[in-house]
Amino acid sequence: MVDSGHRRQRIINCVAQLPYKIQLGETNDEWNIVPATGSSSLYSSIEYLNSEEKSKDYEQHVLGWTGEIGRESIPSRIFSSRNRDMNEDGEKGGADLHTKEERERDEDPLYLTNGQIDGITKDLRRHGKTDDHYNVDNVHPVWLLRRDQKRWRGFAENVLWPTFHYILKFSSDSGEKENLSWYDYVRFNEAYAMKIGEIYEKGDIIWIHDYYLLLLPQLLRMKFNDKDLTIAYFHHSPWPSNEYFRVLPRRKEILDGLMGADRVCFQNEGFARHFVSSCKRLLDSTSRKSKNKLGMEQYQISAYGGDIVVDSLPIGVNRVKLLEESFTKDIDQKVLAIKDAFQGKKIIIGRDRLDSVRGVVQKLRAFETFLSMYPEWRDQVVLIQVSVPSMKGGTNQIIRLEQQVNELVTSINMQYGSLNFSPVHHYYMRIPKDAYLSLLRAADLCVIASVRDGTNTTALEYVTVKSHMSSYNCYGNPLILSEFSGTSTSLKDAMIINPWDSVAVAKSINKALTLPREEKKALEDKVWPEVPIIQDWTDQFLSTLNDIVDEAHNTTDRKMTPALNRPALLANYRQSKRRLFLFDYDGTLTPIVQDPAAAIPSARLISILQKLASDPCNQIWIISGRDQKFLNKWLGGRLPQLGLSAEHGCFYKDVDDENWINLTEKFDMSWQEKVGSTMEEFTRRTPGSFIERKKVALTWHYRRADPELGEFYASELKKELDKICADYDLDVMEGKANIEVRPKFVNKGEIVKRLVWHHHGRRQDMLNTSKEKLTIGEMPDFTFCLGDDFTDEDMFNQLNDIEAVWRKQYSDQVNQWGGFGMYPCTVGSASKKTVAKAHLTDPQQVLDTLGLLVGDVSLFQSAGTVDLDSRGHVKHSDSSIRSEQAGARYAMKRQQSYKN
Ligand SMILES: O=P(O)(O)OC[C@H]1O[C@H](O[C@H]2O[C@H](CO)[C@@H](O)[C@H](O)[C@H]2O)[C@H](O)[C@@H](O)[C@@H]1O
Ligand SMILES: [Mg+2]
Repeated sequence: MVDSGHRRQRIINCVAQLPYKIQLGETNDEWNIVPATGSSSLYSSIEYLNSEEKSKDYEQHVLGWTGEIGRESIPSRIFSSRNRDMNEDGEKGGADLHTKEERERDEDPLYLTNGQIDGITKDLRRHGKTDDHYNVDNVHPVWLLRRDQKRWRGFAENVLWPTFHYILKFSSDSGEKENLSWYDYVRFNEAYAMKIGEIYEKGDIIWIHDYYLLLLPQLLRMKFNDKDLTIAYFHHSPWPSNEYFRVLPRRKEILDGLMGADRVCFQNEGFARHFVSSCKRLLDSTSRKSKNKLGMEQYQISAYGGDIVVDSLPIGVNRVKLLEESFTKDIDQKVLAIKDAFQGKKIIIGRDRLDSVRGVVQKLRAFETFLSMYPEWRDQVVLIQVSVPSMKGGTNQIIRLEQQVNELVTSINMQYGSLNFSPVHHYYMRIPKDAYLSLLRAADLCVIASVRDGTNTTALEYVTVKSHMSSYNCYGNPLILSEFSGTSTSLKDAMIINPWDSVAVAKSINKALTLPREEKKALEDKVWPEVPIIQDWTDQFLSTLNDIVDEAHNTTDRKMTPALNRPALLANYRQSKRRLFLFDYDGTLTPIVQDPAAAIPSARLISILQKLASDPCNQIWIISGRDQKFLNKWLGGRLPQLGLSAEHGCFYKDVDDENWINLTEKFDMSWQEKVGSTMEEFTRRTPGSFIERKKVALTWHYRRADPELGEFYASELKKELDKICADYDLDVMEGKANIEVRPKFVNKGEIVKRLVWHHHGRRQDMLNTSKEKLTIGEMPDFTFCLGDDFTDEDMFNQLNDIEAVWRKQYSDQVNQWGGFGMYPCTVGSASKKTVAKAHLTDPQQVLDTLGLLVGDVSLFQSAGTVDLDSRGHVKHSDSSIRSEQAGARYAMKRQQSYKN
């Protein structure tokens, strides 16, 4: 199967749930594995990558949650391996369970031993090769064995899914439940990151699917310091307009999570556009539109100083397999039986999940209107509607919907039916695949009236089946498709309707049923080639991903800075005794704003700094480009425990001291006049720009000017200033929408050098340039340095240099994390140019991270790559150990009761 000498590209395909369901026996030593339902397109793509043809080039690993694990003794309609159902699109592992079964499963503590887990894993891999399963090798299950297994779906299904489908939900309990489900969501993503860590090899492509895993890209960047790591995310659901997306309480964390990807891809261009506008509004990113090598539109968005590609590629169906399965002798019989049952009548079909967005109510209303507007059709047409029970069954909303559907069906049948005939045949159940395929074939018309969906697989499958010549006059029968279905952008030549306009839908039904044969054929000829094919989708996705990565490799010397590993930081922090914090201010502790005077510290920042400073082991320094006045007013005046350095290292004020020391006292300041007048000249030319005059440094700001004009004059001014400054020993620095001038011999790096090479906790005397005699045990054992700008690179450089020296001098004294507790960390994206060793995306993440150190924020509030055990507890934590002990006791009891 594999070419010798040819290295296959490894792909780790991450799905929310493996294509299997696990049923445990009475003791946990037996189990049964059956195929999962739903996500048929995605699983077909995975199966394709596993095919002999593709596995010449790719080595695929499929990684996913096991889904809820049931028990065989619990009778269940859906757990029959022989009746492999074909679910409607998008349903994730649809758990159509009775309340009692659900209760029993929720209460099951699912204690599995390592041996049992290994056994099931082996069987999962073996099952991928049997006939009635998707053919997948290399399966890597993510185990999350806890009571109430539905918890792992909570946030994705109850918070994200409604928002992605334009449903506004208000939390019933001041958001507490939502917070808990968010922690589970973070853990779910963490569990994937950990599992990937076990199998990852350098150069792997990681392909992540759908909204259960929105945090995973960023977590992986945090975990792997690998510039060759490629991360692609495909979003299978709709992405709503920013007006809807921004109601999500965790909107920023979600976008941050996706910013770890190289590419984010959607089902259609509209969803991609919505995503880009969410990033613009919430992350302040910019975007550029271009075309990829296949001529398809894509966006390049820059957020936090790094780039990702956003594009769209509608998913498809496995045409060959579908036609093979649909045109068998057995199905011929079934089609005949349906035709016989409704002799002389036109058959309209529909198959939708019964939830609020699939439009079953809208369809029934339109059908009622149709029968009322066109009396000639009464008794001549039947609607066979299969409504698949939703996973959200039992909620008030679904119960109301069920009632509404029942009432409509009864009302239509009462008005237009007779003793012998009901115009609506409603089946509220999951039907087997052969029954579904027979319906597709027998239908004269299919109506899809969803009010919102990503891709509608039924629509694609219907058109595919109708494209096939066969008996029973079913070739090319039309499809009525809602304009609110994501699929309407692919199947442009279907009969597109607005499901809310029942009169118009009724007219379309009439038109569809009376279309002459030639017109039907003409329609079919147009719409059939519009159905995307899963093999092409998979190939195109991977080839365009390659182009994106190649371009990134060629155009820049691509270096991805890993996201800061917060759990490791926290552990190191807790173990250290002499901690030094070196913080830049603007863009690091506080977000960049239009007016420098408005960038004042938030109450949260002050409170966190206060808590940090109250620990006697901690020394905190703010090392900023700001002047003394500003720093005194907003920081020093409130927190005298802070050490301050102003104007990029020109001045400093020690911890618990009021006096500022001027390190530039002896420096000739005559340059200020020349530099000032040049800046004034440019201020006149650039409306909106202004000069910030500090004691030593001068800053020309252009953030409020027209962006293009500002950038143009900034580069002109830089050239002018470079000439002037050649006569003095000055630095001309390009900052964030500013140009700054200050003496060269002072910089933030010099301050950092003095602070680290110093007896921790003693008074500073930076005017004294002689080197202190120190041992490593007197200097900081934890140094956390944060900055967002070019000038902060001086600090990171110094720390890197010091660390290199220490590695030589004190090679035997590295800590358990393999270093000296130095954390130079930039604030910006992973692809930003920096010498820092890690990154945090923005000031909010900075505060979350500092909050973590002072105990204000839990690790699961903002994910951080934590190692979890198979039950979702933090590895080696008290709860993990307790749970292990309880598991052993439980296994013993269960075995004993089984023997008795
Ligand atoms: O070293 P820092 O603490 O990061 O200070 C750098 C400069 O920050 C300020 O300007 C920048 O932030 C402003 C407020 O967000 C923004 O309006 C401006 O465009 C940025 O350039 C400050 O005004 C400068 O003096 C600092 O040197
Ligand atoms: Mg800054």
